Amino acid sequence: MQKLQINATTHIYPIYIQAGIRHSLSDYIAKDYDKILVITDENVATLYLADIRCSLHHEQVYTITLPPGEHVKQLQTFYDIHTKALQFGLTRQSLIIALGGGVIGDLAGFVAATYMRGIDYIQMPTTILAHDSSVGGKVAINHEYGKNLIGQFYSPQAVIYDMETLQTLPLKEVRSGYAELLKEALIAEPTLYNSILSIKINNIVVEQLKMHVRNGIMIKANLVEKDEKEANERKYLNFGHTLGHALETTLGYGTLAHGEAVAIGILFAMFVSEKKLSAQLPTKDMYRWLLDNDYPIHLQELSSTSLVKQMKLDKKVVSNHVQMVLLQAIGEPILQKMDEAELEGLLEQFFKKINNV
Ligand SMILES: NC(=O)c1ccc[n+]([C@@H]2O[C@H](COP(=O)([O-])OP(=O)(O)OC[C@H]3O[C@@H](n4cnc5c(N)ncnc54)[C@H](O)[C@@H]3O)[C@@H](O)[C@H]2O)c1
Ligand SMILES: O=C(O)C(=O)C[C@@H](O)[C@H](O)[C@H](O)COP(=O)(O)O
Ligand SMILES: [Zn+2]
Repeated sequence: MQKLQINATTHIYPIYIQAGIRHSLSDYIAKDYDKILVITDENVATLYLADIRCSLHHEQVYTITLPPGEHVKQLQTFYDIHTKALQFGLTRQSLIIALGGGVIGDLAGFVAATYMRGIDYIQMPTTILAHDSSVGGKVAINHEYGKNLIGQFYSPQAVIYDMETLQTLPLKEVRSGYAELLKEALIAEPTLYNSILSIKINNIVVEQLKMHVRNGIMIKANLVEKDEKEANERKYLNFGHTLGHALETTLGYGTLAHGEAVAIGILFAMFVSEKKLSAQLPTKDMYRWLLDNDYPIHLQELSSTSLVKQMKLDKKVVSNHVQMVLLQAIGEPILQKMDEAELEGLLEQFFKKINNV
């Protein structure tokens, strides 16, 4: 069993990482709750909901199972969950368990943050990507104007990560999760970056996966503890997201997996870092690795003007200027205000370059 701890401003919470921990859940729920509501999606429910129900030694367990996919992270579903929670009779002494990937974690966490002005919740991540989303307390739903525009900082009571569940992930989701690991590696840890670049997504050894995920969580935990509300260093965790989020919204939620969009965003941020900061970065190697591992990096033609317009709804925008996270070197991120016309030009050059290499 690995146990990490996050010092949030409201409370300290544990992260338990253990294969098979889903079979002994009750041992890790610290308080006596009157009711428990498990929120999950259909794919995860088919695979793991029975295990969870079995290991929750509690008389009043309710479940809500949603269709899988980014499109459920929206206002109507949020409202419907509140309605069901009221009908189940959840109180301020109740607990929500978010069982699933980042979509379920963000949505169920935001319900917990707002139900009766806030009740306890536990994150039970089941994707690689959710090593990132389950830690740090960012909970949100999307607006048609942009990603995660309605949300809160609201920390869970615990993160319970059963890495055994990662074995059933489809390759697309392994890829998506590894994009966030690459992000963490690039902003903080060259050795993690090199280790990730040495693997093939379709052939990852379990011990390597564990090591990558644990390192990713530690990088995230460190930044979140320093700057929970994202006034300074936490912004570095948004590396690759300026373009990534704009692509997700422009193409329609769910067209690209979050990590797939972030992977393209990372490549763009590296390209801009080279152009603007004259940084010496392994952008070609990254590009090659993404291609070799079947990341969908060649997109239909998109208007740079519309993408920049979309980027202006990014939460890092200051005084109407898009702010990007760039790299001076691996492990040395900085924030950079961008001029709009320059950004458009860079996007055009970038798309030309990746489509012609
Ligand atoms: N809050 C944060 O800090 C934060 C950080 C990163 C990403 N996010 C958000 O997370 C979301 C993406 O999360 P995600 O990539 O986990 O997507 P997801 O929750 O949609 O899960 C991806 C897919 O994998 C399936 N799945 C989940 N666990 C499985 C398992 N063990 N075996 C088989 N299939 C499984 C799901 O049903 C779904 O189809 C985005 O909305 C993104 O904005 C939030
Ligand atoms: O935890 C953070 O901070 C992050 O930026 C992590 C990102 O991977 C994640 O996608 C996050 O939800 C993006 O945040 P947003 O504030 O730009 O919506
Ligand atoms: Zn992300």
